[in-house]
Amino acid sequence: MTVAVIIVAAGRGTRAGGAQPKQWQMLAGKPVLAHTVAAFASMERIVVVLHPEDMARGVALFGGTVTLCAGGGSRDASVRNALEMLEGSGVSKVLIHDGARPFVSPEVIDGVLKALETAPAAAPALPVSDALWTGAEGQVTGTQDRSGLWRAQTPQGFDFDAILSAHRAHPGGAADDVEVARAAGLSVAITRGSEDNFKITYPEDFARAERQLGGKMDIRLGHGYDVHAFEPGDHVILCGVKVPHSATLRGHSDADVGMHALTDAIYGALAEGDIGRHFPPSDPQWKGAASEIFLDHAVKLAETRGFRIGNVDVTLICERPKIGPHALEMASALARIMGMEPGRISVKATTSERLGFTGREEGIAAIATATLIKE
Ligand SMILES: Nc1ccn([C@@H]2O[C@H](COP(=O)(O)OP(=O)(O)OP(=O)(O)O)[C@@H](O)[C@H]2O)c(=O)n1
Ligand SMILES: C[C@](O)(CO)[C@H](O)COP(=O)(O)O
Repeated sequence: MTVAVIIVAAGRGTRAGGAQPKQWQMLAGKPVLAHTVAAFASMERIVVVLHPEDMARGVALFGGTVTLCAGGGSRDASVRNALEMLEGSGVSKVLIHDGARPFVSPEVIDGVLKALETAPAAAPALPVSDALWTGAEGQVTGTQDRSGLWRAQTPQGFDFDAILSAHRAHPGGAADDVEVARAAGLSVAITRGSEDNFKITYPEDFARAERQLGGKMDIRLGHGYDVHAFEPGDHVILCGVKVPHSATLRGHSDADVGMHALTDAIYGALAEGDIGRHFPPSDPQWKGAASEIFLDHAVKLAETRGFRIGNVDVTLICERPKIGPHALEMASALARIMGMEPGRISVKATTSERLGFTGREEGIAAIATATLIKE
């Protein structure tokens, strides 16, 4: 039999959040989707369904190793586009898999393929093992019999002609291809699923995915550097604290140079670029923004990737204002924003001995380091 696999990855990953759709977010140094496609490397014919805006990215990532197909506005529309593309190409069986399930194992894939030798359709699943309740307004309102209930996974496998006809006849809105197949009267065999074959759906699923891939301790060091120039004014904001001064710092946001350096240190440790990548200065919504927003985003991104922040160290470089009297308050402000113990946060300062632009009091510079730890 000639088998093709369709990997659907045209969704926008709204529940997972992040700067880009979940299938393009990085997992152990490469996009989620690259892991998923690699799991099917032994298969002759791989079709990857992408959002029309992502096609160039798909070409850059996969070159000619897979066939790319533009997706539709729903999962079933994306599957249908790929089935139509494959029609007439001699494919007799097809596996349909979520791009957001990067941990599918050879055992799960082989289980479906084996079942397809005798069944028109087969899909992996796991029996529901927790008790099931109904609930409303935070209260349990009843219990539900769980016997005979299964948690559906992918890849779901089908006779090609049967699933193409089933999709053509379906009105749309199906959760998966088993639902489409059953609506057309196909019987579907259940094969063995795997707990590891989970679908990345919510932000916390990235930490689980990293844990599943890694297993080893990962310690990262990042550093950040930032400069803001003075302009007329009466205060500066440094590490979240308003300090009276004879000038203010110029910037698109509140120009908190210390917090910017620290935020960049965290992004750096994650290999996630810098503040400008996540909060473009060309975007008017960040004009005058409190830099707390940037730091909070970097901290949450680290958490999402399974890291905790071990310690941070910020050095402000200026002749004036004097930082010493405010350093503890600054460390406390950072501790609050980052949800860390104050003892893991250092804020200190130095002058540049009246040398250079900081010595001439034209602006303030800051450097910061951060350690990130994943156990
Ligand atoms: N129009 C769509 C919608 C979904 N998918 C794909 O179907 C799989 C399972 O869908 P889901 O987890 O719901 O992904 P998203 O639709 O991206 O997520 P969300 O619902 O959170 O936006 C994903 O690999 C997704 O990319 C697709 O190819 N085309
Ligand atoms: C196809 C699927 O992953 C099987 O479990 C699931 O139906 C997708 O559902 P979602 O509502 O789009 O997350």
